[in-house]
Amino acid sequence: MEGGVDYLIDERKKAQFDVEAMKVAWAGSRQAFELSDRIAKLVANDPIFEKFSRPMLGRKELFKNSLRKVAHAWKLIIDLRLSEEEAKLLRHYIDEPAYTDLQWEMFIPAIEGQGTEEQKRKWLPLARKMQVIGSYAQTELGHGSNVQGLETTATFDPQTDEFVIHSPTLTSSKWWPGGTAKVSTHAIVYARLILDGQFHGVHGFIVQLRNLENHTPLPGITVGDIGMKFGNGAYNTMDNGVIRFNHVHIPRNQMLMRVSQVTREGKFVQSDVPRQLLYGTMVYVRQKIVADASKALSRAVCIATRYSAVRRQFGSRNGGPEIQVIDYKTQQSRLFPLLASAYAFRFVGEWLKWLYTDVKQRLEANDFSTLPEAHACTAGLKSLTTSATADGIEECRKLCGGHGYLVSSGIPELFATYVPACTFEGDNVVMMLQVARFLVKTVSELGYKQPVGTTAYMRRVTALMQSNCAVRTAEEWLNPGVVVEAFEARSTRMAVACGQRLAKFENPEEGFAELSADLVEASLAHCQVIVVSKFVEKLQQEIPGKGVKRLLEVLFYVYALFLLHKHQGDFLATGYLTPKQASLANDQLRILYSKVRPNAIALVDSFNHTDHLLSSILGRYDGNVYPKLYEAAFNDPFNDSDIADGIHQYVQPMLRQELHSAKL
Ligand SMILES: CCCCCCCCCCCCC/C=C/C(=O)SCCNC(=O)CCNC(=O)[C@H](O)C(C)(C)COP(=O)(O)OP(=O)(O)OC[C@H]1O[C@@H](n2cnc3c(N)ncnc32)[C@H](O)[C@@H]1OP(=O)(O)O
Ligand SMILES: Cc1cc2nc3c(=O)[nH]c(=O)nc-3n(C[C@H](O)[C@H](O)[C@H](O)COP(=O)(O)OP(=O)(O)OC[C@H]3O[C@@H](n4cnc5c(N)ncnc54)[C@H](O)[C@@H]3O)c2cc1C
Repeated sequence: MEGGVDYLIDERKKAQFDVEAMKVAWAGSRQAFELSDRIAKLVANDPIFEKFSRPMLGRKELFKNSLRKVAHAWKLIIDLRLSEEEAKLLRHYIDEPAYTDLQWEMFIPAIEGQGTEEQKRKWLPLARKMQVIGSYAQTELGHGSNVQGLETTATFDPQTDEFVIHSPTLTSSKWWPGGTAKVSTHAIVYARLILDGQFHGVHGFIVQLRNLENHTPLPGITVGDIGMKFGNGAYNTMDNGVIRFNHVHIPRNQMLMRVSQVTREGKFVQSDVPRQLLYGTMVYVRQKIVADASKALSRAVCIATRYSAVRRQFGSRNGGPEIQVIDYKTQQSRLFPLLASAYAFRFVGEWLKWLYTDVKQRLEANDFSTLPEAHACTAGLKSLTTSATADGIEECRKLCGGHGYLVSSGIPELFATYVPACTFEGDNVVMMLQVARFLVKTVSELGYKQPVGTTAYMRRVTALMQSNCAVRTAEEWLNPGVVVEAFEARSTRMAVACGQRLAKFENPEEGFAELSADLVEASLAHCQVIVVSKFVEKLQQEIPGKGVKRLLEVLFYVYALFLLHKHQGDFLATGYLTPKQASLANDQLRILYSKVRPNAIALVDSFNHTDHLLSSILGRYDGNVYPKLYEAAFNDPFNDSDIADGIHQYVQPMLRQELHSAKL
């Protein structure tokens, strides 16, 4: 048998649930499914959006091709009158980082969240029609995580009623802003506000970078690209930039003034809006990143699962076929938790989107009460989901053996494009330390203040600290209440233990720094409570379709019991579980894997990924792997000729022992 076509047909027949209904459950609703299915096919059928050759292109070609795709997409948006939601899906399915990500996900949201009504009236229509193209210039060569440490200055000049934007040091050069090196005409520049020699915190300013007629940088602005990034193709379609400002003047009304204002006289006015709203764009994007994690992880899992069903190694009996590698328990124990994680992240992403929408509405009505919770959730879940997704993509590469390392597997580029999500929009450790601050505060207030939102479970602190798990058989682990309580008890105990140890330090900041590694672990435990609980909440909803809910329940237990197994040190050390109970959870996990096995292909089909999106020979829907791998090898431009450039010059002289006279 040459390819794997027959294997996947047989696999699809094994499904014990309604795949079409699962597609709807994954998408969130029938309408969402139909919408994304339509846009996915629109992109897949358009040759301009071809991306298989991307890793082979040089940087300049890659970038120009990316500009062409964006222009074509914009034309489609106008010609087909696509809605904003459809346009976002279009960008997702084109699957190429580009300056438009910054325009729509950072520049516009920054103005929406931090601009005054007047500023929104002026800038938003221009940006939404792409008459100005904006980026988000916060990070500098010397500081990224420490926003208060930024060095760029915005000094008010009362004579001219302008701010003077200046980069006083090399390390104050803006460094990283996407879309900036070659494209954006404007940027939101974060800078230290200086009024009459006094520092008034870091604020955002709309700064024009380029002449709108001929695209040249404006006087006083030095701008360029920061250089090639990790991997071929991948994030190199984006022009991440460096900018240096030499006393650039901008009108006073280009400081984003919802949070604080500077008057004509140069007086600083702090409104009732908390200063943290200046960080609001990051909260928005972190929420988007969480929603995006399931998309990236599900792609890698889809590739690895299909290929694992096609690939056979060892165990042939009487000349029959060898074993499909997906039938090895080791393969299942690495792959199925990732499959379950994709579903878990999908549902927590959906919930976080709801939370963010709620917070946004409150903020618009000047209700800031839920902002700390939203910040802790977005920061923590951004960290948890991106770390797990990046690790998961790499695990999927290994699950595909040698072929996973080929660019044509689709995994290397996916990994290279995805992995910076662990760093941008807040380094994952720095983000977990923000959750830790929130947890420490929650725990220290437990005696007199009822925790709310995602920490509400800590109201039962006494019970969670004192009672122990009652599980006696592997079967008893199949109870959502039992599972969630185990996670809540472990998280509460870790947070309280950190609190008690912190209390021994005279200086709380010193204590926080000393215990920061433990605090990060406690924060992860808390974030896992959120993911596990939101999965359970999803299961409590009506989920139509034969067998769909049952399969999702199986995936829930796989996700939760896998985490319990992985972190059993915590569960045992906090004393909530006995070694016997942890071992029973592991026994149950093996049983669950055998329940996933016949449904594995149907579960990844339910993601509804097109072959275009996957861009993977190993993950092809038809499973026709080997002939296509062979064909792709000989389609590689490197195989255009049997004699590669340089052979006659450098190899032949060696073979002929003539290297001494060769021209090297
Ligand atoms: C492949 C994935 C695709 C994704 C899909 C779509 C998305 C499109 C993506 C677009 C492309 C993205 C490209 C990337 C862009 C960027 O990276 S932009 C730059 C991002 N930079 C950062 O994230 C910097 C990280 N640093 C910070 O956020 C902060 O500086 C800090 C670490 C939080 C510390 O700030 P500091 O001012 O020092 O504050 P503290 O003193 O620690 O805290 C003060 C109080 O403020 C609270 N707080 C902090 N942040 C927020 C917030 N965002 N919202 C609300 N509240 C906040 C903090 O908890 C403190 O509270 P109290 O303890 O109560 O005082
Ligand atoms: C692909 C990509 C695109 C980007 N796009 C943009 C953009 O459009 N606009 C923009 O403004 N920025 C952008 N950035 C920058 C990005 O936001 C920062 O790189 C990020 O916030 C991390 O900051 P840093 O580089 O200063 O890391 P650092 O903070 O220097 O991190 C280095 C190490 O120090 C550790 N560390 C730092 N602080 C602490 C602490 N307090 N406690 C413990 N450990 C700590 C970190 O965990 C990490 O291990 C982009 C970055 C990338 C990679």
